[in-house]
Amino acid sequence: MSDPEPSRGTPPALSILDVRVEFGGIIALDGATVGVAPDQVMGLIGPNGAGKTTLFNCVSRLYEVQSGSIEVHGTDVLARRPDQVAGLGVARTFQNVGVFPTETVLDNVLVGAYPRTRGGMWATALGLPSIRRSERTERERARALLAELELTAYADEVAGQLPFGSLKRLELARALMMEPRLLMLDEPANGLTHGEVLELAELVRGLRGSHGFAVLLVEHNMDMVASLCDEVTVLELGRTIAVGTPDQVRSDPRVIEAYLGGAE
Ligand SMILES: Nc1ncnc2c1ncn2[C@@H]1O[C@H](COP(=O)(O)OP(=O)(O)OP(=O)(O)O)[C@@H](O)[C@H]1O
Repeated sequence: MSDPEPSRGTPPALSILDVRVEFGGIIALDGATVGVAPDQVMGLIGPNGAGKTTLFNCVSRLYEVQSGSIEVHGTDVLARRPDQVAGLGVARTFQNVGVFPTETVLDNVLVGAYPRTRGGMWATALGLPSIRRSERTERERARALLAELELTAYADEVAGQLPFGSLKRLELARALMMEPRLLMLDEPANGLTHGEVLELAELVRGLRGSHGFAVLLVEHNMDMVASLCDEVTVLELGRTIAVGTPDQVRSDPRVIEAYLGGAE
């Protein structure tokens, strides 16, 4: 089991402790606890409505947390604004693919560089040399990522033309432009064929090796979870009910009861 305590040695990539979130009368998270060690791939599973996406939105600071704590690499996320979270090295993809369909694939990847660029709108508008230089560098990085994700052939095509599996890789490329130390993936296997799921799992594993980030993966697809995750945290009704390897949680009676509704 991973250690969510930030006090010993290298702090975890992500430490979510006892988080509670309420929307009106609905309790979405009720003491959720998740720890992701540096370089670890942690799965986050649970039945529909368990609170997985809500947890992502808390880390991104899109939702307010009523109580509990969230730290990324030892830094208190809840003390930051949403626009400061990327600066902590956090990148995410969304459940529904969110690309700009009429922009080119390359430009879609470059959007991921935005939180990193300095100088602001005026420096960009004035075309200062430092900005031109940094734009050139970002373009080179974007092209390198497209090559790594086997999207070079599509670089100058509009993103809306891409096959679905390629769109998923485009989202990944854009997230990697942010040079994340923690990558949060929200149901990346959704809509992919079995073969594409295994390919994507292998791709993410390879990228983790070459770029060195931790992953928090929300996923219903158990092939993806089993082939990618070092460990899995299980949520039920906003609470953490189990943590362990994919095999351990799969055979945990509480998980079977909650997640599979006792069907297995
Ligand atoms: N913005 C919101 N306003 C009100 N209720 C919300 C909001 N977001 C989530 N909820 C509620 O919080 C609970 C947790 O939802 P959440 O989407 O986080 O679950 P999930 O585990 O991601 O589900 P799924 O697997 O279906 O995506 C649900 O009861 C949901 O209806």
